[in-house]
Amino acid sequence: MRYISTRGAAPTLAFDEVLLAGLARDGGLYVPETWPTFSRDELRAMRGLPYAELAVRVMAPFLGGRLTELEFAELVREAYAEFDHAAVTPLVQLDQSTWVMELFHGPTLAFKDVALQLLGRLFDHVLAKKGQHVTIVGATSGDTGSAAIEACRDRDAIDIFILHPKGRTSEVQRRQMTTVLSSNVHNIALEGSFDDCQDLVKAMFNDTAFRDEQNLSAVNSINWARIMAQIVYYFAAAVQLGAPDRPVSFAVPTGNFGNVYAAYGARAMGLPIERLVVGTNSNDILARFFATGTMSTQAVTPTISPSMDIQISSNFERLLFDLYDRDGAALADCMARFRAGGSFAVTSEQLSRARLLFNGHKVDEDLTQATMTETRRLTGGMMIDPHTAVGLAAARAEQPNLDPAVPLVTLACAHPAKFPDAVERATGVRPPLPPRLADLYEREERLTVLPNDLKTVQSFVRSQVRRTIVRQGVA
Ligand SMILES: Cc1ncc(COP(=O)(O)O)c(C=O)c1O
Ligand SMILES: N[C@@H](CCOP(=O)(O)O)C(=O)O
Repeated sequence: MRYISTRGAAPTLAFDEVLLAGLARDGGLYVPETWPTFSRDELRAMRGLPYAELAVRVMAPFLGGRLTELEFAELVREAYAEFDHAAVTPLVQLDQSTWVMELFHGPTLAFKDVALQLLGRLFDHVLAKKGQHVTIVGATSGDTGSAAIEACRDRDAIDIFILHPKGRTSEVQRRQMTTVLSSNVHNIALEGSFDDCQDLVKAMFNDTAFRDEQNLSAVNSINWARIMAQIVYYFAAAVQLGAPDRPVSFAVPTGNFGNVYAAYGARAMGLPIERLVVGTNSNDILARFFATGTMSTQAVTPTISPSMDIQISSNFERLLFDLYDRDGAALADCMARFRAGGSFAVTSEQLSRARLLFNGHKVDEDLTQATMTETRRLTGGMMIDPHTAVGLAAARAEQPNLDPAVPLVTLACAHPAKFPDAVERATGVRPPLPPRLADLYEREERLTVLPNDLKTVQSFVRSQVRRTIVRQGVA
């Protein structure tokens, strides 16, 4: 198994190389050269497997022999032992054709743990073998940051810098990041939006001298290994609901397009996925794209689902690569136009192909709130977070177009306790933090506020990395 860049001008890489590389050197994202596939019998044989065993089976073809299956199985076993539910990503049925898949049973209460608990261990394993140190730079709108910090804290071979948009995450999300005082963890509150954070991360990768000097790595879903690990739970849900003998559809609250792209990957691997419903909040660039074929940025609006306050969905490039029939040069040209003018359009043929599988729905603030209220009422007490509410409302909007015999699974991407104010406003109940985070509000915080300026952020990284300079403590 080799990996190629969506822009066609970077070296092809093996799994361990792609894990450490993050963004490709031509600015593109890595994808598998070909998708491994499972036969119907192989899919049937996945039914009833414990999550960790299923995960090894689904991910093994992506390793290309760069880790032994035994080594990998041990890392996977350890990663999912950190989850507080035996099923890891359990399904809850809401009505005859609607399910919710709970992805928030990991240490930081969001779906990011599913991939990042494994990634932290993979980094450690591969870096120890190579005798290397990496500097991870990551952007977060709230959830990736804490999951990545939790997965990478106190690891000798890693320094991790997480940029979050100052004042635009929930307080719980911020504290989950900034109260980790490990010497290899560096929190930056950027004066800007999530898109600014993501732009700076990409700019650091695209500055080749800096990238090489720091040996940069990524924890965002630009890193292929994130997508690989997220593919697994689509298999877990689908085989449990009868795949391959019954198709399944998914509704995914979407921002950076990593989660729903993982579903697209699962389908490419043979899973019978009928429809992918993309739920967006008021930052509806993706819903507008699936309606019109034009991707066009607008100013970011802060919402009660802040993790999805995103305009530039980095993983969309991976889908576009296929819509451009894997023509890296044509895609690079499209991306350059997007960067320069803030918009691009696909052809009607490309849009029709995308719409065979995807549809998008915008869910505004009132509907998000009403969905949290209604879900609690209809289920007799179930609390959902605002992002899950966006997914569920989008699922409801799509349902009239769908066969009711096909299960529709909405991804519950975060625990309601991460967004207590929004949940309390909608339901009248303040969801308590689980015991492991019960003293979060009493813990000391450490972060550095920086302006949205590449050179300033780069100097900060240089000054803090433990292997080059004695750490000086940040106030
Ligand atoms: C709780 C939550 N829901 C949904 C999303 C959107 O997922 P993606 O960025 O993979 O589209 C995010 C952020 O990624 C998130 O943190
Ligand atoms: N919503 C995300 C944004 C980053 O997404 P990623 O999947 O590319 O890491 C967050 O919570 O940070």
